[in-house]
Amino acid sequence: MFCLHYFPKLKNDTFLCACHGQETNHVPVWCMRQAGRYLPEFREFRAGKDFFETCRSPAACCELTLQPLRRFPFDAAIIFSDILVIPQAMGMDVQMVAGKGPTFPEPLKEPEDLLLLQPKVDVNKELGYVFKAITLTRHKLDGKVPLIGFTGAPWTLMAYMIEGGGSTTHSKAKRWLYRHPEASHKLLKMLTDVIVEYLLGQVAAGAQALQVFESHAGCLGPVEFQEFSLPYLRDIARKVKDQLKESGQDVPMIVFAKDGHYGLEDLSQSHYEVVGLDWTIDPRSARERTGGKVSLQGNMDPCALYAPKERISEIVKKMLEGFGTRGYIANLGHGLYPDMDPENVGAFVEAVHTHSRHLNLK
Ligand SMILES: Cc1c2[nH]c(c1CCC(=O)O)Cc1[nH]c(c(CCC(=O)O)c1C)Cc1[nH]c(c(CCC(=O)O)c1C)Cc1[nH]c(c(CCC(=O)O)c1C)C2
Repeated sequence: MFCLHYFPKLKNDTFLCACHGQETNHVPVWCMRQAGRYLPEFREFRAGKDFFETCRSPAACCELTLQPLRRFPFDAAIIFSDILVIPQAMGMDVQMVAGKGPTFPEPLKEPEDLLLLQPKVDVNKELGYVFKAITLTRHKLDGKVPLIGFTGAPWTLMAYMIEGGGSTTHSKAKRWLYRHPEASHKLLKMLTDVIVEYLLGQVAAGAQALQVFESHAGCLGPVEFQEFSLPYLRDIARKVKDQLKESGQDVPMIVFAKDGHYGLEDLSQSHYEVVGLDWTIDPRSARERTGGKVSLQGNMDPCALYAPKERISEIVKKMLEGFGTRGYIANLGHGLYPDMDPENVGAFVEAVHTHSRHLNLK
């Protein structure tokens, strides 16, 4: 797949340089869920509109992606969309219920239900609206910062498709792993195939980096992770990279396995340039365990944004000292919450830029 678009020249490449472990003037920073409900302009724009309708409107996705960039000097943008557009593309109904979150009226119950899924998904037909949103946003960004595309990882999507929504135990989905391992692998493989095509489509549309969210790694133990998550995460990176290499493209990939510390060594050898970290890992030990093989992204506790600005600045300084300023992308250890103060998000971004510049001068 060749990129047929002529996009504006990139003016701030610190994020892409850090992905590749190259030196930068300052440490780049962005926040997971930076396009979200903590912004009054986001709430106003989304008011009264169905969530997935919004996802299907390229103009709306573009506007929501750009909103945080107008307020804060983030070093990357992430396209506004959701990981659950993939189950939809495979034929499942998913609704966003106010106060409850994503809901599948008819989740998968038994292995026979796999027959209800589309066996072969035409991503251009089913997810072309995401590609259009990416192309439009890349143009509208005007080269200010790179645009990140993303997907949910197979296990995380499988968990939603079986649970029918969010869950604390994921016991219905884990029941499949223990009771129906073959059917589980079949579903994970189906998801992997769609995800690879989906990510390649995002790159062809203009995405300059890709993040894979394994948000539900934490409910797996090391053994289940090795069998049901890691092989698919590796497959995705290898297949996407092989295809991109053929067309001479180099797009860094980030893997974020939330609460998956037990897999850190393996994740650092899974063909991803960057490993994302939640806040439960100490920066220095993450560096040691990944042995300088990858760049790292994260990992301030999102709740630290409830602290006064001076305290945020101290926490950021410590975090930067722990990770070092090279091969590092500052972020939170998970997404921003709706009740967070945009001013403190601004203080976080500023602290990263200021402290990292000072550390680089030392
Ligand atoms: C802003 C938003 C999104 N999704 C949801 C919301 C809130 C609902 C609203 O605005 O009405 C519902 C929405 N979508 C989802 C949830 C979580 C539900 C649950 O498990 O309880 C909610 C509330 C599912 C989802 N969706 C996503 C993940 C992976 C990241 C993570 O671990 O949080 C997951 C798990 C990815 C996602 N989702 C979104 C982005 C946009 C880009 C950005 O980060 O700014 C991204 C990257 C956008």
